[in-house]
Amino acid sequence: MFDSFTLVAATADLADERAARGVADLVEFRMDLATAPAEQLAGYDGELPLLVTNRPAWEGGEADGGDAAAETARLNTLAAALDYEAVEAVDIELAALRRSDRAVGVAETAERHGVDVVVSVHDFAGTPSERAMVSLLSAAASAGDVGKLAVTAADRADALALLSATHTVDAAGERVATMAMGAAGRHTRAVAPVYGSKIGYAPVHAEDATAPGQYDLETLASLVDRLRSR
Ligand SMILES: O=C1C[C@@](O)(C(=O)O)C[C@@H](O)[C@@H]1O
Repeated sequence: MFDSFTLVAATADLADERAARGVADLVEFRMDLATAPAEQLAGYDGELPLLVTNRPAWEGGEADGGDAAAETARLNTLAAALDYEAVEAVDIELAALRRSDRAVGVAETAERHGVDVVVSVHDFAGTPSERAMVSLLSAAASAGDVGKLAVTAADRADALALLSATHTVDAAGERVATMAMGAAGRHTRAVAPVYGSKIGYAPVHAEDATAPGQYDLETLASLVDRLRSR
């Protein structure tokens, strides 16, 4: 997976899979935003494979990861999801891998199960320097199967720096996924795949966005298709 561009329908409700089918390649299940995530996973009978994410509050999500015990519980919930056949990828934050043995353990379990690991970095405050982004993306990519970087762009220069960092790390042979959140970065969701980004995230319905600036799924699918077929 992720050798070529993968369109991901991001959702807290696995019932969205039906609407995503035929458009998305994969469903990202945001366990941290979901009601009864374990029950939803157990009852999942959709056709699209799943990428599971249990984002902690310290990285912009809603799962409690506030102290060591809460962080271990969050990672255990994520690890339990790996037992489901439908789960083909898992998102683990680079910062979690750096600070917790349990996170490294989840990545190792994923590898044993043949589940791809997306190692993610999010900056909800701004866009780091291009150099810093290259270094973060390279570190994330070498810690898993794909390195993902989502930043917040304030202006065109930020968006351009993200695209340039994407190009640099992709050209070095690493698998990357990038996007700039917010209005100034919105177009990067359509354009970054041209520069090597391997994953695009979009909600089935615009009102269910899981991050600022996302296009709805149909829109992102059509923008990416049209740009990449040139
Ligand atoms: O990390 C990402 C990327 C994302 O934050 C975005 O900006 O599209 C959306 C999240 O659901 C996903 O886990």
